[in-house]
Amino acid sequence: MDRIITLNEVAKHKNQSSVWIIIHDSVYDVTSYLEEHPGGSDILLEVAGKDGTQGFEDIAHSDDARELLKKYKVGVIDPTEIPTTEKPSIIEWYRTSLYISQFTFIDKLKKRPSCQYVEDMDSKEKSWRTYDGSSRRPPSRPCESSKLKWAVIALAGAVVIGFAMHRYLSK
Ligand code: HEM
Repeated sequence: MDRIITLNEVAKHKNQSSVWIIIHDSVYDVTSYLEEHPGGSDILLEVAGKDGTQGFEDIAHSDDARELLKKYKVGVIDPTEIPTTEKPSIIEWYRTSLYISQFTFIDKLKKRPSCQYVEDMDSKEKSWRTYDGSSRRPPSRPCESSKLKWAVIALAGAVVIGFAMHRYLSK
């Protein structure tokens, strides 16, 4: 059975003499792997004693790297300490994005600074907790994409007008 490890205990292993890293709720002792890591030891030391999942996933480690991980596993994070709010799935993320983009239109009507609604929204809906207790927000693409939305609407309008004029002139 997996050994249950608290966040406090992980936090103690944060320097070269002992490096533990959390990846997807499991704890890895990578002290002996520091010098072998193809990405260098510094990057591992940066997340020593903490959650390194984001960094690990950001570079899309190979299946071999994931297999190698197993060798260094020392336990799992105490389930009572795992953040309860999960990172939104891509579908939830888009649903939230669509929801937000409706409000950029309302912002314009109300002459509020664009994306104000994003700030107003309940943070629970668009953020998720991380191990360090901070919360992260989905990128603010919905707001930036509102320009794209207007460009698409303008283009569609131009096509409709062009089509109508073409029909009218060819009568
Ligand atoms: C803790 C266990 C880890 C293991 C066993 C591991 C293993 C590996 C392996 C085998 C590679 C070679 C490329 C591949 O096969 O994917 C690699 C590259 C790399 N890793 Fe890790 N890694 C670990 C954690 C991390 C973490 C936590 C980070 C970032 C915070 C990281 C950042 C990188 C980077 C930047 C590269 C270089 C990618 C490149 O040059 O293209 N690794 N790692």
